[in-house]
Amino acid sequence: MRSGRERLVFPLDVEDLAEARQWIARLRDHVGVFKVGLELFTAIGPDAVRAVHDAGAACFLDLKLHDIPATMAGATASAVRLGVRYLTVHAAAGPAALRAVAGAAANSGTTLLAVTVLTSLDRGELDAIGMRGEPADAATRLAGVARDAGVLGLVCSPHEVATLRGVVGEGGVIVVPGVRPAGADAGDQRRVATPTDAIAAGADLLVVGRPIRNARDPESAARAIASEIEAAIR
Ligand SMILES: O=C(O)c1cc(=O)[nH]c(=O)n1[C@@H]1O[C@H](COP(=O)(O)O)[C@@H](O)[C@H]1O
Repeated sequence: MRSGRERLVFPLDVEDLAEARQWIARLRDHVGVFKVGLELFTAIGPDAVRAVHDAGAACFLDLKLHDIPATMAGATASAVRLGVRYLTVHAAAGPAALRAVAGAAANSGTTLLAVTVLTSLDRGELDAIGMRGEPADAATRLAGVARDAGVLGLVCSPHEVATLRGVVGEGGVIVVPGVRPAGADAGDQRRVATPTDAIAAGADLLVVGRPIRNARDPESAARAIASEIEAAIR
């Protein structure tokens, strides 16, 4: 069973390599996986992934691919060559694109994670883009599309974890952002829960950024969240 530290993902949502390296050095005792997302990858590219690997940590490349099948397959193959542990794609890219990425990552060390419904979207935002109904219904539909295409990793909010576990089963990996320790500012996140509740609902990995990055003592904040996860597993 994975420890609290191994289940905690810290997003390196910063703009340069020096700052990314500082965060990795500060937090690596409390965080098992570092996430390289759009901000850092757009600024410095694969050097960000190498910085994580140089520290002996696992890299989660969060590019949220959403394109035609051939382009998504090519980008996935490039990510596999970088040796990343996780790569995000949008489930809404559709069955053909998901089958293409599943093929491109087959027999590699890279686990694909299909993003279902972003944690920043509430019912009103979904209505505005023509997705009527509850976020959980859309997330369940998209998770089924991903599973049927051979992608068994998912990203969802804490509110849908228990339902989506039923879609991918115990063999699936469910990654949950939108996690806020009790009393923390939600910021632009809309569907949130505490680390304890997210783990109790069945999440495998939790992504926690600003509650750590903006804390007066980030190391203590990360340690406390890893401990909360550990306690919730038990
Ligand atoms: O794919 C993601 O990681 C992701 C999906 C999602 O639905 N919501 C979401 O917040 N994320 C990412 O998770 C991180 C959350 O950061 P904080 O809100 O600062 O904890 C950011 O890096 C987001 O890009």
